[in-house]
Amino acid sequence: MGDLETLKKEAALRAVALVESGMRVGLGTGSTAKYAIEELGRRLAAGELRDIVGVATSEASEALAREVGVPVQPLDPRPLDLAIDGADEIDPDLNLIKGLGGALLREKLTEVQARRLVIIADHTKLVTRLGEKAPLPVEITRFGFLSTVERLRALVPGGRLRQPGAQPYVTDNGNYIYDAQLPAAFEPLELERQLKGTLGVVETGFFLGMADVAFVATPEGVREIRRG
Ligand SMILES: O=C[C@H](O)[C@H](O)[C@H](O)COP(=O)(O)O
Repeated sequence: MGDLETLKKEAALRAVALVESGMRVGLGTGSTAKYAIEELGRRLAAGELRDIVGVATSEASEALAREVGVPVQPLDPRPLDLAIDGADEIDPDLNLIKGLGGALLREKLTEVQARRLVIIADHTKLVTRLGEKAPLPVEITRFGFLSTVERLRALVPGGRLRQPGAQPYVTDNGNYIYDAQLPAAFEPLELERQLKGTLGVVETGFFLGMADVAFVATPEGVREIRRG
């Protein structure tokens, strides 16, 4: 396992240690959340946990959860005790960019219902301002996407439709993603408001004021960052 993979797993184990029997747990998406789902499965199999219900934030996480023996139920209006997920960027106030793995809409729908959102990451995800390293993924409808991209370019000039091959990337919800390059200076809440008010935009990868704690693994150990 490469160094970063070891760190991601360390962060994931710290988060799963917070899970108690009987909890309803939001299952994140991505290469870090994968370790958390596997650890949940291991602890259930070992009898260290019981009666856990997972609510998955992507088809991939649902498939993994079933594979490792974590029971999964669809999202319903009941609160989740805890949600555990990775992030693409984490700023000093625990505001996040998420969605490079394309799961931002289901993640936000699920995690907004969590009593505690626990973020797990390696130290490369820490930034001093959002947009420093990663683009902001914006999920947009397929219908009229070229027009939506034009509107988004007028708002955030840098950016492009996510297109890994000949065809655009398609989310679990059948939508496309526009990856916006954020400017050096902007006000996240105001930009979120403008993006959400743009016709054709379904959701953005800004997770502002949602995370309660982050376990960030560094070569010197796991840092616990709490929202102030
Ligand atoms: O859509 C994907 C999610 O927001 C992930 O949580 C995020 O991309 C981080 O993924 P990873 O742990 O693979 O870096």
